[in-house]
Amino acid sequence: MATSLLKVCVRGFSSSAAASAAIKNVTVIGGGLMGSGVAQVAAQAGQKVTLVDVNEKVLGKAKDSIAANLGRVAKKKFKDAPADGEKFVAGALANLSTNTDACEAAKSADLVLEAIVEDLKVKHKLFSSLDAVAPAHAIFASNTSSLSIEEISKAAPKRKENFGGLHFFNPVPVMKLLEVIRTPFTSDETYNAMMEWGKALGKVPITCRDTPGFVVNRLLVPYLAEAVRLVERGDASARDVDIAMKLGAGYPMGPFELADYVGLDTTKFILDGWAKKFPDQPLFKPIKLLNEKVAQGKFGVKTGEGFYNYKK
Ligand SMILES: CCCCCCCC(=O)CC(=O)SCCNC(=O)CCNC(=O)[C@H](O)C(C)(C)COP(=O)(O)OP(=O)(O)OC[C@H]1O[C@@H](n2cnc3c(N)ncnc32)[C@H](O)[C@@H]1OP(=O)(O)O
Ligand SMILES: NC(=O)C1=CN([C@@H]2O[C@H](COP(=O)(O)OP(=O)(O)OC[C@H]3O[C@@H](n4cnc5c(N)ncnc54)[C@H](O)[C@@H]3O)[C@@H](O)[C@H]2O)C=CC1
Repeated sequence: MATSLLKVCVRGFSSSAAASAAIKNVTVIGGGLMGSGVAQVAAQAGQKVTLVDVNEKVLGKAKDSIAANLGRVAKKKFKDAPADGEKFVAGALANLSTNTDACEAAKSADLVLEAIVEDLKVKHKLFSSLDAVAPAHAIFASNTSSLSIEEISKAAPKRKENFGGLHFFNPVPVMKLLEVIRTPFTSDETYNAMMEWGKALGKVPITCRDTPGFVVNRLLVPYLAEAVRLVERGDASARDVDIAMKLGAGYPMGPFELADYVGLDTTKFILDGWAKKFPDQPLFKPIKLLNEKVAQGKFGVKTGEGFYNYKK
């Protein structure tokens, strides 16, 4: 799958020049749940965005969902001026283009944000090919949920200083938080540019060291894992756990609804990675019920079934 993207990229650069302070051209790689959301908020903030995916069908789906979500935003933002709302949607869509060739798209980027599958090897392949072709000033960032930014950045040795983490939350158009992660090598200029970019998109950026799960997922993933174990033990049903956490703890979604929403495949990738890295941590041990769902292709909302059934 990744091979088409890794067509040999020609055109190199010689030094790791300083990161640009003003980010105007953004290449978002991965047109799934997260990449399409980030592309939307960047385009609606007036940036030129190229959304990349290896799969043409995914890009078509992403364009449709972005157009629908922009319509939702416009309806609220321009309640009393529908013509302005239409202009807003048209303007944002005009800022957006798509491509299946990441190298081509990265050539004019100030920022390349990666939101592909949560797999270090796949991310490495991508970044090593992009390192050779993106402009010297371009910042590279990963939206990883659980991997080390420094580990990912090793595939792009030419821009150690221009590499950081930009971790968005799902659904991107709604969730206000942006976790901004710097490695020991990320320059102040890159860090400041990432913080400013987040604010320009209407997000509230916070900073965290490059530690597993940063802030939110370090707390959320063990919570989810414990919820699944609770159901596996037969202590309560998934539905009752969800009701309990919504009505008893004030969460907008219960852990099973949330796991289906973010994707059981992504959740498994995270837990497997941490189980390997921290073999003595019981919280990250494999969970049979989750693994079974993933083995059956039940990834949650995106496949129509996970812990719940979404097929009409
Ligand atoms: C599990 C552990 C494993 C972690 C794995 C990795 C994950 C990560 O790395 C990091 C993550 O993202 S963790 C997940 C974070 N997200 C959450 O916790 C979402 C929780 N759910 C919610 O906030 C609401 O149910 C939600 C906002 C989703 C929906 O709210 P409601 O149920 O009230 O439904 P609506 O009334 O339809 O929506 C509320 C307002 O939001 C607007 N909206 C919803 N979806 C949208 C979308 N996709 N695009 C644009 N707008 C959207 C909707 O229009 C509505 O707006 P108002 O009319 O103004 O209220
Ligand atoms: N699902 C969630 O709620 C959140 C996920 N994340 C992180 O964001 C990243 C993406 O997650 P999702 O959007 O949920 O995944 P997804 O499965 O919805 O989308 C990933 C997309 O990447 C594409 N892709 C895979 N390899 C590629 C390559 N080499 N080049 C170009 N495109 C490629 C796939 O075709 C797919 O469309 C992961 O690192 C995940 O951990 C971060 C925050 C929340």
